[in-house]
Amino acid sequence: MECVRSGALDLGRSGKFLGKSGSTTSCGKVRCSTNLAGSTKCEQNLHGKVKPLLLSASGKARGTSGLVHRSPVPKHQHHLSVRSTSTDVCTTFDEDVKGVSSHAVEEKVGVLLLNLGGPETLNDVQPFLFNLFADPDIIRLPRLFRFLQRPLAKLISTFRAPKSKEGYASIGGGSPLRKITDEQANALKVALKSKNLEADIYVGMRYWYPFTEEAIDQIKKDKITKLVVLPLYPQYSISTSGSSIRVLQNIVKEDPYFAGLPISIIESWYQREGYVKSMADLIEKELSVFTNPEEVMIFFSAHGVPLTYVKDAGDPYRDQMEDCIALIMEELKSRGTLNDHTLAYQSRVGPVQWLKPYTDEVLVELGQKGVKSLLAVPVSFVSEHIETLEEIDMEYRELALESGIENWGRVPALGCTSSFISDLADAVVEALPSASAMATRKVKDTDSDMDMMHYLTKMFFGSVLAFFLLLSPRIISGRERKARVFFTYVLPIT
Ligand SMILES: C=CC1=C(C)c2cc3[nH]c(cc4nc(cc5[nH]c(cc1n2)c(C)c5CCC(=O)O)C(CCC(=O)O)=C4C)c(C)c3C=C
Ligand SMILES: [Fe+2]
Repeated sequence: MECVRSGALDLGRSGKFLGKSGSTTSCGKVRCSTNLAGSTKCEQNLHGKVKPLLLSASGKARGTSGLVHRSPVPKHQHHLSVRSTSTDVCTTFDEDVKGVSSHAVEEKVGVLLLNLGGPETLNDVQPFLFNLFADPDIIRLPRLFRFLQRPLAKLISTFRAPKSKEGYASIGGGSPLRKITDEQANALKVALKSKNLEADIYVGMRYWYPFTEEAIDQIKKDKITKLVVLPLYPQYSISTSGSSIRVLQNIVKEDPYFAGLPISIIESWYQREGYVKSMADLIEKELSVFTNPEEVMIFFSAHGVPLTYVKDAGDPYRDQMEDCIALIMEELKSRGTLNDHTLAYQSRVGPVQWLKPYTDEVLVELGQKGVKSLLAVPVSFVSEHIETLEEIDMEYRELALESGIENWGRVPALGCTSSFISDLADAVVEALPSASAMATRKVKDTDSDMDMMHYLTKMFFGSVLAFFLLLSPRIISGRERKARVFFTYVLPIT
């Protein structure tokens, strides 16, 4: 795969903390085009049932029983609805399409792989954390407090950095994510070629190098005419795929080239047969290592999100996760593997409620109940990273053994498993025909989707809080004010 130096990129407007200066590498290429715009209509296929979702520009999702999904496409509206038997991709974009006309030029297909990114050295940890916490899809402040996003990110990243550094130090001093994602990009390019699709693959990370903005810049320089966007998260969450897609939407809004470029976004792909079978293969293989495989508890551990994402913002993540586990277990059952299984959520940050049950608590309970053999299966991410290598392999393993579990195993992340990469390539090929220009549209703010009472309540309490914290110097001294901000926002996250 070609890797392109892209040091000239202006990331200043994105407000990211670059941490280090100089050029970086972004990789990949293909040919295609589409339009990415303000809102996304999406259907979620749960156990064969189609559950409609409406995703706003911010990635917010709501159940939409009244939503007509395949209504006729109005003038100036491009309804992207790529559905294979196993992939949900439905994206609607409005407004005039300016600029690019793909049939006038030779088609050049691009595939943009979106991922989170991770610090490559211990010095990168704090600026990486700053970028993460500065993301309004990670720390969701009420509109009134958005001006605090960056100061809070600075504060939280500074407090969190020592703990994170310890974790990264224990896995060799940095995240393996970039290397693995580049390998996946290479493997995908080869797999696509074997399916007769010449494509350039680009890697765009949300919080570290190569940033999504760099990949986007390269796509434009390479004059890609059709683009497939593939987040490397099997399940959709506002905090992961949603956040990265929002970055794209913001770019598309401002850039006529991208506004006219046909784009197809594969929002989630956990339900693809190839993915489900690849996961089942890995599980079967690791089960066979145990002396009595049939007695092993299959323990799916997914990265958590704060409960409010699912309850208030309509994040489909938990539903998709549960559906994903059911599909993998069905596949195993069809092969005669009838083990017990359970799902829990890991990696919570701070004392706010996250999706339950929590991995650490369930491990202790299982030990107390007399479970002796356990196979941990990381399920929300397809690369090894700090939460598999440190949290599962070290912390949870130790906790499980202390709790009475005697035989421990862990399924590796999919990485470059050939059946999995081949399935991703199929997903790209299937998505291509639906790529369409994603013209600009007024992007709805997250808050505008909120019902009026919720919004007014937030405004009221936000104003009261703002008064006490910021506008009342005589009531609260400067030091106390800082302390209150700290206890309200920072402590829960560190
Ligand atoms: C599906 C995967 C992930 C979800 C959902 C997710 C949500 C989420 N994460 C944080 C906070 C942190 N995440 C960190 C690193 C990190 N997170 C994921 C995946 C998901 N996060 C990955 C792949 C990584 C990178 C790992 C690497 O190897 O570099 C970190 C930094 C590490 C640490 O200090 O623990 C933080 C912090 C929140 C708050 C959140 C949902 C709102
Ligand atoms: Fe995370």
